[in-house]
Amino acid sequence: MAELLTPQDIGKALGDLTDWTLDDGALKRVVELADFTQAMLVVNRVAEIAENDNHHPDIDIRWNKVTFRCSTHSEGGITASDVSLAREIDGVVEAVRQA
Ligand SMILES: C[C@H](O)[C@H](O)[C@H]1CNC2=NC(N)=NC(=O)C2=N1
Repeated sequence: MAELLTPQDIGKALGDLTDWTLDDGALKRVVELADFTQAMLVVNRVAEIAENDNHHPDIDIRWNKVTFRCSTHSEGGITASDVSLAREIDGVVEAVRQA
């Protein structure tokens, strides 16, 4: 069973997750891409990672803007899995933007 991170742990993680904020018990990032196609590319790559890890972000897609929220639903808050997922999402966004 995953353990919830303490507020101190979360603050520390946000130190290098510079595009993420703490939002109602989740890590949140809003990503603006070039267009809908690029947004869906990011979402589908993240979906593949989430399936592999069996840990899924909440995703809101509005044309070229994608909002990711990472929290552990079973625990009702943020765990180490959410910090890892946020880092993975950052990697996908960077890769797609550079492609
Ligand atoms: C049954 C399955 O293991 C669970 O529903 C998994 C799937 N993905 C999940 N993702 C997230 N973010 N939190 C969960 O608690 C969670 N649980």
